[in-house]
Amino acid sequence: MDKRFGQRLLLALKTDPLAIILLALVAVIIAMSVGGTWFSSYDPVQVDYKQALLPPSSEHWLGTDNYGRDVLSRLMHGGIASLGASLIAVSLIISLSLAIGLAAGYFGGWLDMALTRLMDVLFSFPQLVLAIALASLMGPGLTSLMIAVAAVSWPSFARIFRSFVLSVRNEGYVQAARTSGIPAWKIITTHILGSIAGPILVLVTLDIGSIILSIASMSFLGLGIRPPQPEWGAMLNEGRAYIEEAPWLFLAPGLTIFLMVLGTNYLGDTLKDALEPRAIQMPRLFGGSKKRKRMEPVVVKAHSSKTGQHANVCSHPELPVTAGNTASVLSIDGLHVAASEGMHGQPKPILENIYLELKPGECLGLVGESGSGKSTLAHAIMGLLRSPLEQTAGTIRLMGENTSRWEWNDWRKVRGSHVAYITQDPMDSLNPVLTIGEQLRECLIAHRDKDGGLSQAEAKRKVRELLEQTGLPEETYGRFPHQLSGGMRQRVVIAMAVINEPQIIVADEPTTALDVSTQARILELLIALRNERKLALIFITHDLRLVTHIADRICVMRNGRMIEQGDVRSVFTNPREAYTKQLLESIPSLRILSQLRKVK
Ligand SMILES: Nc1ncnc2c1ncn2[C@@H]1O[C@H](COP(=O)(O)OP(=O)(O)OP(=O)(O)O)[C@@H](O)[C@H]1O
Repeated sequence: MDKRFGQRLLLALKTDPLAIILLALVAVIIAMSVGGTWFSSYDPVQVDYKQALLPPSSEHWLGTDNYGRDVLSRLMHGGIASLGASLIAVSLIISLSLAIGLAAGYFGGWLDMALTRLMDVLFSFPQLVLAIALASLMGPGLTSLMIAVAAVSWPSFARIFRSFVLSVRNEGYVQAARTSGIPAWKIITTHILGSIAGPILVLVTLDIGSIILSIASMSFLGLGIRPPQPEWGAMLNEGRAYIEEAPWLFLAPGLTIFLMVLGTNYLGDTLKDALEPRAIQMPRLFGGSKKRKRMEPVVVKAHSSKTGQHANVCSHPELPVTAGNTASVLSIDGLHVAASEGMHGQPKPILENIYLELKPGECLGLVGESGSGKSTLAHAIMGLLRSPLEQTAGTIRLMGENTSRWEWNDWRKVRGSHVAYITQDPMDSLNPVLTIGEQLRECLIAHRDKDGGLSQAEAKRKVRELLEQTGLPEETYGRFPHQLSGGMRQRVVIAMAVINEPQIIVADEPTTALDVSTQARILELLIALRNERKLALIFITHDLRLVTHIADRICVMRNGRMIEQGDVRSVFTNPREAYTKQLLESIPSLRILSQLRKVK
């Protein structure tokens, strides 16, 4: 969980009044249950037949039951039993399922197989029926009820925890810890548990409601606490006989259980939103979608000495001013991106005053040292900036359209069909459990509406053609990503990027992870596709030598600014900035010269 989780949770609560109301109700119910002995002036078990079945009044706010006991007082004391039992049951379930899920997921092999089979066996029984059978065997009472609920509920949690562990077990940092000789228990408790703590918290909050419900249901059946001690499920059972005569006996515990379950579920959902910042921007029950504020380019008034008139021009200090060119497929004017630092902190600038134009079929090489903002620029172009990063000024136009006001759905239609993104690590883009053919077909079909849709056979044919065009053997179609080499995976990702014939491709260091000969072949493929399909390409790289092979223009970035931009030959032969000179000097000069001879 990152530091901003608390802020996002506050933001999610602020924009969702229903979440605040439910949080307040849950807090009141918990406070009244915990402080029952202090708040209530009636003994919850003291029988007084003279007071039997009194309706709600100022003396007995929720009336009395058939033994003359105050219902509110019983509800508060019963809360301790219901919530306490649910909390203990949840703790038992989480401890057991976490231990089993972690062991099965991390160690794998026969241990995983044995534990998974055990879970499968338990899954084959209906949970509640099994819990009732277990509780009946152990005899009525809260302890047996908690054990029975925990014994049947752990497999579903363990299975989810196991899948969490599987998803992080092969991450680079876990592999690195393993190869450094760190003991398994430490890797599990720090690296693995640390990265899955957020989802676990959400899962617990989401499921505590169903545990409260299970405990109440079993108490309702008479398997829980012994009378006359109060408990919500048991109270519901007692009130059932008087449902017409004294409905408050049934309604009071029923509504309390309902509110607790609804409240914890809804809060679990809010927690999930806070952990996944993207979801906060989606419309919620009352919040509605937050319209982004319109962002205008940074412009200054320029004075023409010839005409004596003022004109609006871009305020970029170093680069030539680019007039709005309708032919450009991408045009960026005075883009600023900042990272918000806490609630009251000053935003930290990440990109400043970025100006860029890209024409159809043109290739722009974006170079710069690590941390200069290349990937952030790529994300801004793709509409993928996520909190805490935010576009604070300027405009980005794709095919002449200002993207500043686009919502998630607008982006969805454009990404993949008009502008595509190639990541450095192909596994970031490939689903490990789907075959290459399925994934390519999915991309193809995602952007075809029903009328103009492709038949399965057509889609298959098109995918096979593209695989051939990108130099991949036919059998790649039915293979899974792990069955391919790094270079083959990158070819698949390139095929995925071009499958819907986009106008622009943003390739973020697509060859960095590959060996030199594979790098060369991937570059050849990109060049061929670019020439054939008149693709505009933004090629991001650290490697200046690669740029000379593919780019028409080069743009040098440093500390979030574009410090130099021009055609490849002039930047390489006559760099203006000292930093560009330094970058060039770091390449063996003979190689540059030989490569420059090849530049068009
Ligand atoms: N989510 C974030 N929150 C705060 N700062 C961020 C975030 N993402 C990136 N930055 C900062 O933005 C700057 C630019 O990062 P970016 O990843 O764009 O650089 P880059 O040029 O692509 O680097 P590299 O070549 O190493 O991938 C860095 O200083 C980085 O710390």
